[in-house]
Amino acid sequence: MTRRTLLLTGASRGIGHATVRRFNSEGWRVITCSRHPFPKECPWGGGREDHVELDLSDPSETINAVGAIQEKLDGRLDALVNNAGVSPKGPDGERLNTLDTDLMTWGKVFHVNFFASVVLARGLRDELAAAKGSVVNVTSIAGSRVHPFAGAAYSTSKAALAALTREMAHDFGPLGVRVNAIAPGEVETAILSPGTDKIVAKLPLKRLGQPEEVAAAIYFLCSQDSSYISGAEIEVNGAQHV
Ligand SMILES: NC(=O)c1ccc[n+]([C@@H]2O[C@H](COP(=O)([O-])OP(=O)(O)OC[C@H]3O[C@@H](n4cnc5c(N)ncnc54)[C@H](O)[C@@H]3O)[C@@H](O)[C@H]2O)c1
Repeated sequence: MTRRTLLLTGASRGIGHATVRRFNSEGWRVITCSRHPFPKECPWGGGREDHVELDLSDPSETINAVGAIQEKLDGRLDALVNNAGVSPKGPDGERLNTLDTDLMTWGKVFHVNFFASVVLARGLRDELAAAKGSVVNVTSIAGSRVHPFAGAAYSTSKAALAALTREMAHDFGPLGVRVNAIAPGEVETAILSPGTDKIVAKLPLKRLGQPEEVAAAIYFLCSQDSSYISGAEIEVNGAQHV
């Protein structure tokens, strides 16, 4: 059987890092896309040839990277996980509302959180179709409610990504490609704002989520166990519904 291949953005830490390790342990080849150079000692045992250094906040760089990614594939891609994300904060880690976020920041957030997913999925459509693969977009619960820390640019970019997921599921469906989203709640990674721990008391499960718990849901959506799920956004949120 051909070894399955995943392309993952934002692999250096947090949910992305846990996702690399999960797919790797299931025997997948993982190609990582990250702002950072390939690490001297790769924690998941990958090779330099399976890494693309790419700043997703630069739209031209992202568009140009598609060719380099295609060269690493054997004409097929089993899964694309658009995980990279940025969440701008004020100087004390506070949420930035619509007016406090400068226009350059609005652009950067939308390039990383939204536009990069469009570029990669469109650019790699033929390879995804050849494998009847899956796309998973990592959204956020902040895309569907006002969140105390997330802020306007982040939340609207994630809402746009959720809408893109539905649209893309419709358009890619005839190719046999499924497209879904995972919306994490409060997960213990660097993206969390200082003070998020105060939310924990209000969470029904009384704890933050772990990156591995999100990676498990991403893996499910890329596996045959979810073969009739497409266009869905699944929250991994510890029952946080407000
Ligand atoms: N942790 C949470 O509570 C939470 C909640 C909801 C959604 N999310 C989403 O989960 C995803 C992963 O976030 P995380 O929690 O692991 O946070 P994180 O900050 O640890 O990881 C974000 C990743 O995105 C990468 N990235 C950021 N800007 C980039 C750029 N310009 N070019 C390339 N890569 C870039 C980073 O290098 C990093 O690997 C993000 O999309 C985030 O919005 C996280």
